[in-house]
Amino acid sequence: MTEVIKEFARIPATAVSDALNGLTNMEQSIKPLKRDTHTAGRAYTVKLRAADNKLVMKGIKEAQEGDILVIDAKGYMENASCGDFVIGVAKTMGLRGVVIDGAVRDMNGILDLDFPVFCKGTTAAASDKHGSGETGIPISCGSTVVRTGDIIVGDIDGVVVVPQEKAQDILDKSKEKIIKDEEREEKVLKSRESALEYINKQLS
Ligand SMILES: O=C([O-])CC(=O)C(=O)O
Repeated sequence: MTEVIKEFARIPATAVSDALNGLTNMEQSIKPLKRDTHTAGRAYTVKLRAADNKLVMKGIKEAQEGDILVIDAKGYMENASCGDFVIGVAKTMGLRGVVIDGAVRDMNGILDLDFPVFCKGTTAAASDKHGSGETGIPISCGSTVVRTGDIIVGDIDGVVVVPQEKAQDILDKSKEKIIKDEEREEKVLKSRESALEYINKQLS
């Protein structure tokens, strides 16, 4: 894991989103299965045809350790792109998360794995294993472009994509945003008077 990715793993998705002016958030319906999830990693992409998830295994194989697998399942919700076995394979191979524009199944088994999974929901039905799709190519996930090598930051608030060529710049801006927010809290939230002063200033 690069230093930049290590640092992103400590930064809230909201601060990263603010640094990107909210332009590269995935749709809010892509959410972590566990509330305390927070992950960051290099994206490795997979594009599936609806109800066919064979290529997920190819993506897991091709991804590097520490990558986050990002799956474009076109928002298809009737058949799962991953269940607890596939997610278990991703975890065993050393990935740092799976993001799916679609559904998972075996919810309890996935929760037991304690591994970062972001998706739109759950279904009971598995997918076929024909093998349509591609890996490592630019995809759309949650209405946002993701290229292999972009940085994914995800937590309870959702998933943000950091274009790879802007990584350092966005990291610096995210940190500045966190400091600004902390300074504002310290200044405004200390008393009723300071909160009122802030409100009045905003309203003037
Ligand atoms: O095998 C699949 O395609 C989905 C599944 O049930 C699992 O991963 O456990």
